[in-house]
Amino acid sequence: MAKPVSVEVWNPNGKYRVISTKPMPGTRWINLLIEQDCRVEICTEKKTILSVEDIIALIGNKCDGVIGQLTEDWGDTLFAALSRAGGKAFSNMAVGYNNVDVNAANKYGVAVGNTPGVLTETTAELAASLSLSAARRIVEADEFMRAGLYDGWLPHLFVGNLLKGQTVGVIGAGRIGSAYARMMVEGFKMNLIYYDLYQATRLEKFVTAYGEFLKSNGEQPVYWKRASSMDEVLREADVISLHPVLDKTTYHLINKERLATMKKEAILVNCSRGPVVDEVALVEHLKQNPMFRVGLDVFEDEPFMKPGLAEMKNAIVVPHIASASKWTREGMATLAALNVLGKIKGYPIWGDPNQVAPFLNENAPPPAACPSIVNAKALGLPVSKL
Ligand SMILES: NC(=O)c1ccc[n+]([C@@H]2O[C@H](COP(=O)([O-])OP(=O)(O)OC[C@H]3O[C@@H](n4cnc5c(N)ncnc54)[C@H](O)[C@@H]3O)[C@@H](O)[C@H]2O)c1
Ligand SMILES: O=C(O)[C@H](O)CO
Repeated sequence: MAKPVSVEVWNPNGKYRVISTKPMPGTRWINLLIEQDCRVEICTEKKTILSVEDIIALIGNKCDGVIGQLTEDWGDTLFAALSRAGGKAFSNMAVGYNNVDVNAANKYGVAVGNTPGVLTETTAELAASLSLSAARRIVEADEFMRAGLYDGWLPHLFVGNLLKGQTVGVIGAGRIGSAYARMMVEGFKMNLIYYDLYQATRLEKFVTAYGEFLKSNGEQPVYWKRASSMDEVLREADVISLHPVLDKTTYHLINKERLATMKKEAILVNCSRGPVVDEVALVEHLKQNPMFRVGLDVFEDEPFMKPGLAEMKNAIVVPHIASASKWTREGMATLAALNVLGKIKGYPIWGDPNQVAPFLNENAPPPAACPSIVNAKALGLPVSKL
């Protein structure tokens, strides 16, 4: 028998039982569920990552929907348990859903939600922060200062890279990759080279217009190029940021061979998913190339780092915080709750998961729709006409 899991209960007499596997920021998401007759149970277990058994115990015999986290393994076992309990809705509190077996969810008729859009700028800002911190060696310099080693200005002290006029490379120019590209191009007057399976037309138009603006101002314009291969980006860019989804095609996209094709003084940033980079190969590359720098928000075996990474002065490492701004995290909680609520209430699916602003307006009730259900088509769910 699974061990009981501690929960905090809101609106005990609510008709629909909705579980959140973690406390989430803000209260709007709780209020929205309560207003629609949900009993909300929030898991308060101290352990950070819940096991499949913990979640089965949470689901119990009657559960209408679950809001879960990217650290959980949502496969056949959990979707079967949810389905047995009468549940038809699950939402990750994340845009990435590589922890979810969508085919298994389809098999049990469970809708799978995610939280796009609300975290685009926040995540891009962290990628930009890591790019700057790596270029200007901010973490190393901070450690040096705190260690009491600063004894006066020197011409060679912590010399880094100037971004202006260099080339930023983006792999995966979707929502976040494009937002990051715009920040780096506009903020630092960098040229852009990108690789994606699809053309990023709006991004191209933005860089063209900005280049024309700079030219009309008598300044050096900026340029863009859509690369025909990822290797072209790796060879040509000075700063490369990874923003693809994690799937079979992007696992170990950056490996030993590809690292070797990058410039010796390049900067690599990863705010997508850890396994996009072969971390063992990366540690070796950092050892062999002290001028090569990385900024990492995500790791191959989270929460662990591969041996040697923590000792590398040319690596900046932060604990998967790219979407961690208050507004974004509260918004993610709201979108995840509304995905689950919408499915329970039989609402249609919002027409454009990139335009989620109406769900985030605290001064108006949210639309009667599920903001983003990734398997809507497979389940034949209707799309909102709103
Ligand atoms: N570190 C964090 O906290 C954090 C926060 C948000 C998102 N993420 C990650 O970022 C990912 C991207 O989020 P998004 O909202 O920009 O998604 P998105 O779907 O808008 O963008 C992903 C892009 O990757 C491209 N792509 C897919 N396969 C590719 C390949 N083999 N080569 C090159 N490009 C490929 C797609 O065409 C798409 O344009 C998420 O799936 C998630 O894993 C991480
Ligand atoms: O995919 C996501 O949304 C992140 O990794 C957490 O914000």
